[in-house]
Amino acid sequence: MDKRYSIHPTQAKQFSTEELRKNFLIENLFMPDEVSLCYSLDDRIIIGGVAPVETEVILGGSDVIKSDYFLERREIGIFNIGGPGKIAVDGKEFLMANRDCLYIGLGSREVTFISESAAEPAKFYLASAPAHKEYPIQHVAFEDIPGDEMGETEKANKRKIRRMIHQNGIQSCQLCMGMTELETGSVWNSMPPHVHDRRVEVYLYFDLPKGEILFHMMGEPSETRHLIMQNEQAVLSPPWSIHCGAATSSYTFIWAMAGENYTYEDMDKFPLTEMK
Ligand SMILES: O=C(O)C(=O)C[C@H](O)C(=O)CO
Ligand SMILES: [Zn+2]
Repeated sequence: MDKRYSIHPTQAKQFSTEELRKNFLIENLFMPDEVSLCYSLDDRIIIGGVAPVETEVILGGSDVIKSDYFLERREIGIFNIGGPGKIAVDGKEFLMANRDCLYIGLGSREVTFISESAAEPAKFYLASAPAHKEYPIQHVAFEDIPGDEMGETEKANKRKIRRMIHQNGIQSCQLCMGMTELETGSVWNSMPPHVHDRRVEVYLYFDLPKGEILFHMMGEPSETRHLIMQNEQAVLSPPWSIHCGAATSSYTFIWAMAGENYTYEDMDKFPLTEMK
């Protein structure tokens, strides 16, 4: 399991491009028949990718978190961004179509990821946070969440935000997760930019066509930096950092948060003209 330490904003300002990427960018999440995990010490969120192709893949415990099984002290939210698949939780199977979401609470012991076909494998993206009580396992199909329209075509930021694991949706201890889909022709996400000192956030960008790139903005609003990202990469946003971006094409992203509160609307927004 890859590990990322918490970074002070003053330190981040001194980082070279390479250091910024090493500390905040998460690459190579979907390796065939493997579990790839990244443990951030910001709110102890774990981000991962599981890509079963030829075999079933089990999410096990780890010495890094000193747990015999992964959900011993944790909860997890999972999205499938690939072909049709299944997740078996202690023997009970959940069908996972493209973009479906599954929440698994504290205490489940065996979590197995399966693709329906090696020709069109599933790709499971996950976020996990420490949990203090068990909430029921819940599956939600993508089409059952109508989503909220945001932004404007004229500003190239028209998008639909779907909240899956949140205060008024699937219940959890602290995980909050959903998906934002940019309309064709729109390229800017999370406008105006915001921070939330109370929660870490992670974005997984996907459905970015081959050859296109995304400029992810980060840092304190008074001194921003950018990371150039490719399809199916994730980026950690420490609580002090803005997180927004523009790509050379439209795309979709999954956002995952954990921390002090659970309120999606709790964002400190910055007027664009005050950013540097
Ligand atoms: O496009 C957006 O706006 C978002 O998706 C915002 C994220 O959901 C977010 O940053 C929540 O704090
Ligand atoms: Zn945010």
